[in-house]
Amino acid sequence: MLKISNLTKKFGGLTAVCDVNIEINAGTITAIIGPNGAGKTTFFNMITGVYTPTSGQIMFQNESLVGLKPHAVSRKGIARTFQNIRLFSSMTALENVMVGMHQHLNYSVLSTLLHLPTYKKKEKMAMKKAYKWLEYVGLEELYNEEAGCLSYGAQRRLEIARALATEPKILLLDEPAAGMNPKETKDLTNLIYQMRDDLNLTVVLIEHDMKLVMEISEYLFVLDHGEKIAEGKPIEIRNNPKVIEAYLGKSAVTTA
Ligand SMILES: Nc1ncnc2c1ncn2[C@@H]1O[C@H](COP(=O)(O)OP(=O)(O)OP(=O)(O)O)[C@@H](O)[C@H]1O
Repeated sequence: MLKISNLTKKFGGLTAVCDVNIEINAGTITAIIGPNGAGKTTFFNMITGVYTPTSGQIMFQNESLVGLKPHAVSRKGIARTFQNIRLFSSMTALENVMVGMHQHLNYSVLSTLLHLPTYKKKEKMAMKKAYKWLEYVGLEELYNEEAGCLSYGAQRRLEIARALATEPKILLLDEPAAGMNPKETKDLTNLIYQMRDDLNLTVVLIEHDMKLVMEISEYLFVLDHGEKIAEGKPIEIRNNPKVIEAYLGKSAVTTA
C-alpha cells in the first residue's frame, strides 16, 4: 500500500532521515520505533507533505506523494495525529471533528457566504457524521465540551476522531499513548484494533511505549540516527543486538 524507497531528508548539514526503504501492507498495524531524534517524526512529515524529501520516493497505491501539499495527501487517504496534540482548544469536540471533514465537503463560496440551503444541508450532514465519529471513539457525551477542557486521553481520542473524519485508508499515529495512564493506553490499544478490523484501516504508529508497541504491532521498523537499522516481527526486534545497542548502548549488548 505504501512503498518508500531511498528516502532522505537533510536539514542543512544534518541528515534526519537517510536512505530509508520501508513497505507497508494494507490492513496491517506497523510501528516505527527508535530513540529520540532518530528521524521518526521527520519520516511522517515527509509522507504527509509537511516536508519535501531531499531525495527518494513515496508511493501510495502506486501513486507518488512527493511534492504534494498536506491537504492533497489527506485527500488521497492518509490521515495523521500529532506528537503534540493539535486541537482547536476553544472549539467544541464536535466542531474539531467537523474541521477534519471540511476539506472533503465541496461548498461554493457563494453558498457558504449566503448560507444557501445546499450549504445548510451539507453542514447538517457533516454534524451528524462528526457525532458518529465521536461515538466511535467513545466521546459522544463530551461532544459539546471545549477541546481544551478534555482530559489528556480524551484529547488524543478526539485527534483520532478528527483524523477518521477524513475517511483515510492509512492512519499515522505519532506517539498516541504519550502521557496516557495504563487504563487509557489499554483503551487505545482496543481502539487501534477496532479501527483496523471495522474500518479496514492500515495503521502506522510511532511510539515509545514498548509494551504497547510489542503487543499491537505485526511488524516494526527501527530507525536510529536517521537510518533504518532493523525491521521484523516483534520477537525479532526484541532480540536484535543492533536495536538493543541503539536504545541502551553498546555495553548492554556485550553484557546481555
Ligand atoms: N525542521 C527541522 N529543522 C532542523 N532540524 C530538524 C527539523 N526537524 C527535525 N530536525 C532534526 O532531525 C532529527 C530527527 O528529528 P525527529 O523529530 O524526526 O526525530 P524523532 O525520532 O521523531 O524524535 P522523538 O522521538 O524525540 O520525537 C533531530 O536531530 C531533529 O533535531
